[in-house]
Amino acid sequence: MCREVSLLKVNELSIYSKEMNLLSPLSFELTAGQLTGVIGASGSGKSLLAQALLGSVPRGFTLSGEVSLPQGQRVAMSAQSASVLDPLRRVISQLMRRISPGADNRVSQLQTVNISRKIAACYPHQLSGGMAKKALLAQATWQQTDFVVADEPCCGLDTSSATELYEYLARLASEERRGILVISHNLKHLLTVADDILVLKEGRLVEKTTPDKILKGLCAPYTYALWQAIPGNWRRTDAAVA
Ligand SMILES: Nc1ncnc2c1ncn2[C@@H]1O[C@H](COP(=O)(O)OP(=O)(O)OP(=O)(O)O)[C@@H](O)[C@H]1O
Repeated sequence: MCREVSLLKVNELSIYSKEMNLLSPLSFELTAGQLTGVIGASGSGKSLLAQALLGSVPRGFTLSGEVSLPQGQRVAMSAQSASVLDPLRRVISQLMRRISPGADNRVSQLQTVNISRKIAACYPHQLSGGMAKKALLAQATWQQTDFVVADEPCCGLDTSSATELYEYLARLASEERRGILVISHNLKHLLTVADDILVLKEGRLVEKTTPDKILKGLCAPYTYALWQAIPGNWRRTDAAVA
């Protein structure tokens, strides 16, 4: 894998049909070595954006715009649903195919995302939601691509496992110089690990901002509203207690 700083450039990417626009033209760059979060309400287009980065769109829709990568670089995807796993093979055999044959750190790879022997020995239908998320993330990150797109990798995980996985993704960015795009509903977690945050609303890119700007309130009103919706940021108002 190339360790130089490289960019994944997204230019005017959109998804549409004659009847509707699912994703309005949006442009941004992902930098290798950085973790970029994507937030937005349900239905704002986060998963569509992830799929579009890999060139896929729902049947009946058209993809336009450009996603460009430096020569030879690739993107791997950690899907939202475990349905992408082969139902007839144990998790361990699906994961081992992702590790380069010469790698001597297979056991430590298992440990990095806390894939227990129990998870490894399961067939996909035997996994809980959280266990499946760990398997999906491992399958994507072990491909050693320069960019990884993770669609809600921590949904269904308990807080400490989620924290562990976010920290693992941040390390992949900072230590292995990979570009990581994480879709999440958990702005609180993203604020602790992300370098940049893309904010989507109704298929449009509201802004590309940073945790620091959000925490200082120097962001779009919609982004600020998402921040305010974090339970710890709720305020009692006179109206509420009257
Ligand atoms: N195959 C499809 N045909 C028509 N509309 C679709 C299709 N897939 C997604 N959409 C619509 O596109 C919009 C964005 O969907 P998407 O799955 O990207 O949302 P999301 O932000 O990932 O939501 P969530 O957080 O709930 O996963 C939604 O309004 C959804 O109904």
